[in-house]
Amino acid sequence: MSPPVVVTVAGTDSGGAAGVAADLTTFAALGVHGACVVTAVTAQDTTGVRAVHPVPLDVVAAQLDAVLEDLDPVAVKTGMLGTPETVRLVADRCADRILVVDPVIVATSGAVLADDAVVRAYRDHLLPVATVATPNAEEDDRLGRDHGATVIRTGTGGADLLCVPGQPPVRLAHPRVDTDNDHGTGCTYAAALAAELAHGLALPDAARSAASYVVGQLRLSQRWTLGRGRGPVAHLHQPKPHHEGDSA
Ligand SMILES: Nc1ncnc2c1ncn2[C@@H]1O[C@H](COP(=O)(O)OP(=O)(O)OP(=O)(O)O)[C@@H](O)[C@H]1O
Ligand SMILES: Cc1ncc(COP(=O)(O)O)c(N)n1
Repeated sequence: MSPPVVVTVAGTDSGGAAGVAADLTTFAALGVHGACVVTAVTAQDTTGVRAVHPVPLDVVAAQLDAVLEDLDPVAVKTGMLGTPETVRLVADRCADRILVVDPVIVATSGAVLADDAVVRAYRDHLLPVATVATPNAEEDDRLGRDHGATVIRTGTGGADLLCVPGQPPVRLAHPRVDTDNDHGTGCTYAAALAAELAHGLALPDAARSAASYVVGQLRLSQRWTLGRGRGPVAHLHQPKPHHEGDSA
């Protein structure tokens, strides 16, 4: 039987921690076929973002149309969108699918990846058609709640908060991993959530499973020493036996 298809609409991270790299590896690990629409190229490593090059809108639209028309993905996950026009494009094309919006505004390193116009476009166009959005606390506060979307407010203290409009918030607790290697956790979480929703899980179950996936990957990379800054969350799985011992 064919796997469900999930498409990520996101930027690249040359350091391999966040963005498209995180999304595609997470999709593969969780048994969905991943397609990718690249919205921006970033020159980025564990210490920060050196340059951002937005992909022209017509090229983003061409990628998205190709995937939607041919592969008919059941779910769409958005990461860094970069421009208000790209945010509107996704809202116009993807409103009728499972739509997981990770509103990437500020990177773990502190780099600003969305200006005020992008934040407004999220609020006015994309969040109102999202199945669920996954802002961290700072992003949630920037966006407010007038958009009416279901929100999972992610936290790094071992719990996330599921907020369905009109219902009391539900605390989703999970273990906390003590590590500095957390670059890419937001992307990985939202990608895992999209994969589990594509498999048909209900939102609270998909959220628990996504958090458990992130915790497992954080444990794997907990003591890695890659790069000079905030290292990547693991995107590999148990190393194959003949590669064991490659690194300390
Ligand atoms: N140290 C940690 N231990 C356990 N879970 C963590 C840790 N850090 C983050 N998480 C979990 O990872 C998921 C993603 O949250 P995080 O706050 O890192 O994303 P984010 O800041 O929104 O990232 P982005 O900027 O990409 O949106 C959440 O489920 C959160 O609880
Ligand atoms: C291309 C791209 N997309 C998303 C993020 C946010 O991820 P994080 O908050 O882990 O830095 C990033 N740094 N780069």
